[in-house]
Amino acid sequence: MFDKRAWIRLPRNVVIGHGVIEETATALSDLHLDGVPLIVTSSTPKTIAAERIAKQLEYDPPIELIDEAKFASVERVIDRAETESVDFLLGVGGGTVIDVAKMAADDIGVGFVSIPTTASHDGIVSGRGSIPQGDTRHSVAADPPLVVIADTTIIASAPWRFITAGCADIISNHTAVRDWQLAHRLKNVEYSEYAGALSRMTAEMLVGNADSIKKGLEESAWIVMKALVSSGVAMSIADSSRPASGAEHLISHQLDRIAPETALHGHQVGVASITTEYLHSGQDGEWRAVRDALASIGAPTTAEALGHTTEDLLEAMTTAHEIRDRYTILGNGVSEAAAREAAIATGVI
Ligand SMILES: NC(=O)C1=CN([C@@H]2O[C@H](COP(=O)(O)OP(=O)(O)OC[C@H]3O[C@@H](n4cnc5c(N)ncnc54)[C@H](OP(=O)(O)O)[C@@H]3O)[C@@H](O)[C@H]2O)C=CC1
Ligand SMILES: O=C(CO)COP(=O)(O)O
Ligand SMILES: [Zn+2]
Repeated sequence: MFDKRAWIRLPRNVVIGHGVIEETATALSDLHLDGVPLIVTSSTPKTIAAERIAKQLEYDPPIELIDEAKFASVERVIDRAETESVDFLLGVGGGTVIDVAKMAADDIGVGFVSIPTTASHDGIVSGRGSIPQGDTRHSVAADPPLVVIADTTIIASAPWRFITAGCADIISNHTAVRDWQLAHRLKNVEYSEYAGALSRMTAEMLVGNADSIKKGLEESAWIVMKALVSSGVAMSIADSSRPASGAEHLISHQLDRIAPETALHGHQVGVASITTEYLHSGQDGEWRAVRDALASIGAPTTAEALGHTTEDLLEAMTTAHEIRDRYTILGNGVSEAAAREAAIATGVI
């Protein structure tokens, strides 16, 4: 009997471009998002974007500042939204702000609008939230944004490292898909050809456009933002973060626990991806292509450039498999000797 089914949740409108933040009110009314929103943001995006958005709205919206990706932050946003009886939520900022606002909106059952102020991660469009808790890291399903408004003027003016982090998050899709295929073969994990192909194509197109990704060039923000949207769509098609998150993400999540706030998410997954590609395909495999792609856009390719010690990286590599029930090339754990060999052979340490 044929009993397959899929429920793909995607944003209704994606608005990307020069100065589009000034069209926020129009984008909201286009989707009949009326009433009072709660703006969830952090300190820098509040000044550069949230206050400009508030001025366009009919009512003076409440603003909630958050600084950490924690379930407690999600609870705080839910409480504020309920106290203020708001009608929908706007997440204005980096990945943490967007994840927290997305999860809170899903919990309350109101619409969510994603307004990224950096191009540093592919959670901008995805139907997932990523939150650490104790020794684990949850990838939580949450309704994706109804609208995404990405102003390339703001994104291009942010520190350059955010753009290279977004590129590295996309380049790491290469190993994420490899891990997903491995899990499909060895553990019968469901694999989507469409989501896998879209995710890989997104990474390849970004690398193909590396020459146009240059500091000070607004077009860089345009190229990277389109790739982040495409990667988020792949996650929505898969109804999982699998197309964009494999062993390299597990290692990055462990680094966040071992040495918090040392490096950006995208940079960590990029460096980890060099080592996991080596674990997949060995000395003659494609790890050089991953490293060179990262280097071509100016993303870090070594633990030192991330600010992590050799010990921390090796600890993350050898314990990353414990963080989540997600089968990858790390299997039930790589030995310290194997992790060291992969990191030395690839020049990561
Ligand atoms: N749900 C998903 O599918 C995905 C989720 N993620 C998650 O996203 C998070 C990483 O996001 P990331 O954006 O890298 O980092 P964060 O959101 O943790 O940090 C972003 C920082 O950027 C600053 N900032 C934001 N906009 C600007 C700007 N325009 N100019 C200057 N500074 C700015 C903020 O500063 P300030 O504090 O001053 O406001 C903030 O501290 C991780 O938790 C990761 O797991 C990543 C990928 C996918
Ligand atoms: O960062 C992500 C995709 O780039 C989301 O992945 P996680 O599910 O591992 O949090
Ligand atoms: Zn990521």
